[in-house]
Amino acid sequence: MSVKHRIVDLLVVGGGTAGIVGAKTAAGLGARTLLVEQARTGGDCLWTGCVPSKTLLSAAEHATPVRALTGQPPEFATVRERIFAAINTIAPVDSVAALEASGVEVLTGALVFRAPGVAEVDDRQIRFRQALIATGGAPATTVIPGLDPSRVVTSETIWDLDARPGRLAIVGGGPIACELGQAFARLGSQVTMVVRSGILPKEDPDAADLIRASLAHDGVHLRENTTIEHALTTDTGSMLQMQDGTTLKADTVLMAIGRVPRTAGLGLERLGVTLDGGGHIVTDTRMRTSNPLIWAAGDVTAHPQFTHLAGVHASVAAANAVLGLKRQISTTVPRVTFTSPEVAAVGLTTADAGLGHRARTVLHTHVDRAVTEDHTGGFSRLVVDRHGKILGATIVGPRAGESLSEVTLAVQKGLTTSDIAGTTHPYPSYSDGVWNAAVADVRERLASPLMRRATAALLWGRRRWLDRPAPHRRDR
Ligand SMILES: Cc1cc2nc3c(=O)[nH]c(=O)nc-3n(C[C@H](O)[C@H](O)[C@H](O)COP(=O)(O)OP(=O)(O)OC[C@H]3O[C@@H](n4cnc5c(N)ncnc54)[C@H](O)[C@@H]3O)c2cc1C
Ligand SMILES: NC(=O)c1ccc[n+]([C@@H]2O[C@H](COP(=O)([O-])OP(=O)(O)OC[C@H]3O[C@@H](n4cnc5c(N)ncnc54)[C@H](O)[C@@H]3O)[C@@H](O)[C@H]2O)c1
Repeated sequence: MSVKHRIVDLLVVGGGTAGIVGAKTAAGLGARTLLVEQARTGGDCLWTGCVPSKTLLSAAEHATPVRALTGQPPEFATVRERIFAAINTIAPVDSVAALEASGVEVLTGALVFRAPGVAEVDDRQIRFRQALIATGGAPATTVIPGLDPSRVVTSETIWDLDARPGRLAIVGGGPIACELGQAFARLGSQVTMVVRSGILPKEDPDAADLIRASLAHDGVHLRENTTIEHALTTDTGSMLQMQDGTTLKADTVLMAIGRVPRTAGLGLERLGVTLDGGGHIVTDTRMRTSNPLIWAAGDVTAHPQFTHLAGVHASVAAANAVLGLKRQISTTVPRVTFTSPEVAAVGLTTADAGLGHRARTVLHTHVDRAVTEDHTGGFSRLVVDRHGKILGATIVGPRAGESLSEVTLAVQKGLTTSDIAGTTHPYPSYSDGVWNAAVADVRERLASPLMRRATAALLWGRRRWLDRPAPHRRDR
């Protein structure tokens, strides 16, 4: 095996989004790059995360009017076929062949670090100058006494179900629970979400309220601020006993209570790589770990767990590693929960906003596109400072994720509401919500006593100019 005798410039561990982007970046810069993946390249996003969940949501959305007409949900087998088709369409981009075509050498197996500069995959030794750890994470689980494990699924195993669950209990209220809960309810399952907190605890409370209402409209039962204490499993399903004294019957229980990083067993202690209390790899803003020759990106770090972030951070890490650059990651992180309506957010929410910051909100009852499509139950909200600098945004509505990119750029570049207000937006579009929120902010600033005095002075001067006797007047 050629790998055994060569020192690689960058050893990439993990073939998910972070690993693939990091490896392609390094190879593109001319570095000798080896990627080791223990299972299949593509990672969580392709096989069990973004791609299947967004396809399921789309299938569920199309099912809603059909169910209203026929009273019947679509065949679950047809939904599954659609999911597999989407995965198969996207898979070639993340394949071993695509990596090799980009100049990356790929090895299959579980890697363990043996010493600085030395790793092993099965009985093969690898020598490396630097490494990028991109081993991702796995669904967190909790043991519920009395619950038969064969009735429990996670975001990794739910895609193996060959029949739609009749009664689906979901433990959790984050993006996974909300997205999959809404989708399965629309596909005909009886869904109950059991949430220790309120749903979507990281989002603007008004956004969470809209999703709460939307889930209820789709028939999802919400049990918030409680959890399952124990269960009794029989042939006909599980009886779940809640902390609040109520009970719930379920055929299948989906655990969606967060994710744990895959750092155990990698041998990171031999490299002097520091982990936080949750087992995540700690990085600096250049994506360097406590060992300056070891880099990390993606869900294995303590950064928010998104595919776009995994890719961007891996690209920064790989470029810094192989070229010795000092590129920093951005702190501007957009996120979208793909429920119906979508919840899209970046930067500060109203809950994070400090003194002197204010929120500018346009309800979508005032956005003409939302009116024409009869989807007015959303809003666009900007969080701004006293000078109109945009610090964050939350948008709830159809295609909110698309409208968010403009505000993400504004936050990243320190733009103000005047910049957005002065940019022509096409009519009628959902991005009118953001535009109108910016215009409202500019108008209010123009209405401040200082600005009023300034405009009054200009107006006075203009009048005097225009009222000068005609022969001396030269209009401007
Ligand atoms: C249901 C669901 C929906 C999601 N939807 C979205 C979404 O819409 N948008 C979004 O931005 N994010 C979404 N995410 C999150 C997104 O999937 C992850 O943030 C992203 O995939 C993380 O990529 P990664 O490369 O860090 O890790 P992973 O994709 O987990 O890749 C890590 C890889 O490392 C391999 N590996 C681990 N240990 C070793 C070892 N010792 N040796 C060799 N290989 C190893 C694993 O086999 C795996 O292939 C979703 C997640 C879930 C679960
Ligand atoms: N659209 C997207 O970008 C998207 C979609 C899905 C997942 N993801 C990523 O995947 C990660 C994991 O998502 P997630 O939804 O599993 O986790 P999460 O950490 O976002 O939410 C966990 C939820 O589970 C609840 N919870 C925890 N323990 C509980 C218990 N014992 N009983 C009842 N409720 C409990 C919490 O109160 C919280 O509401 C997220 O951080 C997210 O970044 C992203």
